[in-house]
Amino acid sequence: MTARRDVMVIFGITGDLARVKTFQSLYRMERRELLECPIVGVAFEDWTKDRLVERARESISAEEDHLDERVFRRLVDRISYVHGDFGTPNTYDRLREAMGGAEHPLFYLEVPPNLFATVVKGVAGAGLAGNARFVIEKPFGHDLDSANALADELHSVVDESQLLRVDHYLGKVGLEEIPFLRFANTLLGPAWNRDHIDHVQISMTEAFGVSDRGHFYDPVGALRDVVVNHLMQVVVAVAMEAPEPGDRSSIGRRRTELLRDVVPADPARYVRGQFRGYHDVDGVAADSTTETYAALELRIDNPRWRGVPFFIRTGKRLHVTQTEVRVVFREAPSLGFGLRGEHPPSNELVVRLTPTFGVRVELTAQRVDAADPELAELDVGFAAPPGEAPTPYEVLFEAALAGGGVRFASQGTVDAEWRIIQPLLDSPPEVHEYEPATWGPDQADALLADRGGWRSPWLG
Ligand SMILES: NC(=O)C1=CN([C@@H]2O[C@H](COP(=O)(O)OP(=O)(O)OC[C@H]3O[C@@H](n4cnc5c(N)ncnc54)[C@H](OP(=O)(O)O)[C@@H]3O)[C@@H](O)[C@H]2O)C=CC1
Ligand SMILES: O=C1O[C@H](COP(=O)(O)O)[C@@H](O)[C@H](O)[C@H]1O
Repeated sequence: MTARRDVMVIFGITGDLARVKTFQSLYRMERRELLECPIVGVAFEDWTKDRLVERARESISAEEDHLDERVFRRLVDRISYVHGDFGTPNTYDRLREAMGGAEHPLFYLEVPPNLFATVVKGVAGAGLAGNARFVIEKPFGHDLDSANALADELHSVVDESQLLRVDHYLGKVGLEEIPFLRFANTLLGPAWNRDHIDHVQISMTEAFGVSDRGHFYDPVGALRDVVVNHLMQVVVAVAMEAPEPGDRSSIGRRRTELLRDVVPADPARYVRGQFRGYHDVDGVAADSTTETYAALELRIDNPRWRGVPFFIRTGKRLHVTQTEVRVVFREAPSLGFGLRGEHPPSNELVVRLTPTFGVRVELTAQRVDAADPELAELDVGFAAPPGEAPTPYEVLFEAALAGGGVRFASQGTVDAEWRIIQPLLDSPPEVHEYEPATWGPDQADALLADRGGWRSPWLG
């Protein structure tokens, strides 16, 4: 049994991720009375506690309609601040003091990736790593080799079981519900394979662009930003085998096993796009060929999925902000009902992950007074924004404070994800310009030309 964490140390508490996500999620956890331990922030700037509290207030107020002062006070009362350079040993001496006698610390690294190893080594050098867990944020390398090099460096100081890698899609309400839906409903389970499913479409479209993130985004691009991590986890949720009865920890193994069955992606089945105007974004190189749009086909070589293509597309400055999985079933055989539409359209099952979680089943129905079969849509909405569903970071913090578990990506998963994508990094096709507020470059339509094209998303 893993011990609950008795202090949360946030390296990089003055940074952008803390501003946009961390304070809000901690506040919401405090409101739900899920926080029990002290929180220590560490960063370079010599901030006073008041300055940090002011930052927390601004960050939370930017996201929450109403800031409950009693909840906010409870939260800031548990926060202390240590300033210092991560490369300097006495920063960790001051940190040890601030941690009191905590024995099971959680160290959350909201720091530039080139400082992951510095911080982990600094913590270990101060003798604080023994019972610790370390949460690290993506990117986990920028390709297969660098991901392995990072893992080797971290493993030289701490054990893999101490590392909790954040892929916030693993904390998203909706993702874990996909395998649950499949395996808990005997209506679906028997049909969830190559005999019944024609193909799968995964679309993560974003209407917004890169705004003030040009410096971060330009060396990264869509493939590394969201495909190799978040959208791979969506593929896993659709395609993994069932966990072992009574063993939740087997979910992690099932994920890795599935990813190992995915065939390395084929650059000939990969389309890259860049929205018109991308070069004007601050921080983007004038001659950048970074993709802001990626569409690709994946194949899974196992008995359940052989022959079933998985199509993925994602992009910035597209028509709408929406993430969905669409499972397209095989066509029914010709019917003898004497109808005009002898070939009814395929059934489709849609799971929407963003902006809200919902499930739609598209069936074909026939009204006695109509000449053609019609589409019947069965919709189940699970949450309306803003709703009380936890944010992904609340889910992940709660899991990390409880000691870890299947909400985090293992090195095996990360390694398998890069192996799948590496051929696309090695041989990137040319990048096609597309107009903002469209569905991306026309060239992506060719991927699905013989499967009825990309479906329009289910807009809630
Ligand atoms: N920003 C985002 O939306 C997202 C970020 N991430 C990931 O989260 C991590 C953090 O990103 P982000 O918050 O944007 O980064 P920022 O550059 O905004 O913040 C970095 C933080 O690290 C501190 N820091 C940097 N170098 C040192 C040092 N040598 N000594 C002490 N403190 C130092 C900074 O302190 P100070 O300000 O005091 O100098 C600051 O608090 C990255 O891995 C990123 O990829 C993941 C998803 C989204
Ligand atoms: O990690 C990232 O994810 C967001 C999308 O997350 P979502 O939960 O809103 O679907 C993406 O916009 C960003 O570029 C990327 O870095």
